[in-house]
Amino acid sequence: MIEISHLTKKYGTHVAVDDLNLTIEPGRIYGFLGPNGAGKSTTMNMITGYLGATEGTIKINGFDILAQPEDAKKCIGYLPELPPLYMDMTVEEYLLFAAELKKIPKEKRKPYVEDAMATTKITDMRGRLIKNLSKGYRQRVGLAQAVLGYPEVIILDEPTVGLDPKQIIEIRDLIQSLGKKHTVILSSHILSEVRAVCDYIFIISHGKLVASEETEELVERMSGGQVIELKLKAEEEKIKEVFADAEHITAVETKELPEDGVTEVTVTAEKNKDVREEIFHICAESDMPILEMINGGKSLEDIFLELTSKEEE
Ligand SMILES: Nc1ncnc2c1ncn2[C@@H]1O[C@H](COP(=O)(O)OP(=O)(O)OP(=O)(O)O)[C@@H](O)[C@H]1O
Repeated sequence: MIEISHLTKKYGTHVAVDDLNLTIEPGRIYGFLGPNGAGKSTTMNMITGYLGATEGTIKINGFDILAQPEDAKKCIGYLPELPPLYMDMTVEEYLLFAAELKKIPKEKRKPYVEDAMATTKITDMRGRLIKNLSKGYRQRVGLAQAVLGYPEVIILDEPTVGLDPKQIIEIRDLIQSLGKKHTVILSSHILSEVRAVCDYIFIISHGKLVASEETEELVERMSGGQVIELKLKAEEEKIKEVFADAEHITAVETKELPEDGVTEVTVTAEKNKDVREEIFHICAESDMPILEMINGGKSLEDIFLELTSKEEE
């Protein structure tokens, strides 16, 4: 468990992290989401003890990261945005070296490294020089280093940056499997990534926490009702009249198109209602042919922009 309270980091007069309060429970995958410069890396670097806080405290399993750094750091495996890999070492040499740095007792280093390689599926690459690995495999070596020694919490800073789509999928799958045994904290500016991988989302903007919620709840809460875009062969007046009595529809906007007799319609439904069939029946009964129907609810991108742009206003 990680408890962060009143965490603040100032670089000169610039406040990069501003009075952050949050709790991370064991056994879940957390996403730390925010645009570039929001303060994600700074926060991760403070949680892992690489950077001191200006104010506030971080406790990892009850150990204060600054007062009891050895005990606190033992609970954490960290993959920084740019993992410090030694290009002229083989995968196995590097991991054995990392085990030494982590002060894993000598007799345990080999079995631990074997396990870390198996977990991250790089056992076949053990003898390969790191400089000869693809970016995806290098990232796995970084992950192997993070999981080495079975830390309870794994912290990953932008783990898929610079990877190709296939490698991204592989690393995400790997992260999800890590989530079965570890608490995972992942930073990203990619919404779809956080949504696909994380159980819980923190959104950070200008160093402040602007949302802290279960992934699905956040999407649900912010997305409002279903929004459907239609093109109907009917007059604006008639459409408004017909939809006025519809049961689960909360708003209807219309716009006449230059195409003869065609109107563009945006229908908003009540929360948790799928009104596509209802729309079909209404239009059929009133002889309004549907030329197009697009289910275009608010995307996670829209939610994110809403939350992170507030500050700037
Ligand atoms: N060493 C530093 N000295 C001065 N300012 C810094 C320093 N490191 C970061 N900053 C500033 O603090 C803010 C937060 O940076 P941080 O790197 O934590 O953001 P981030 O959310 O991780 O973004 P990115 O994804 O671009 O790394 C930014 O405005 C950045 O310019």
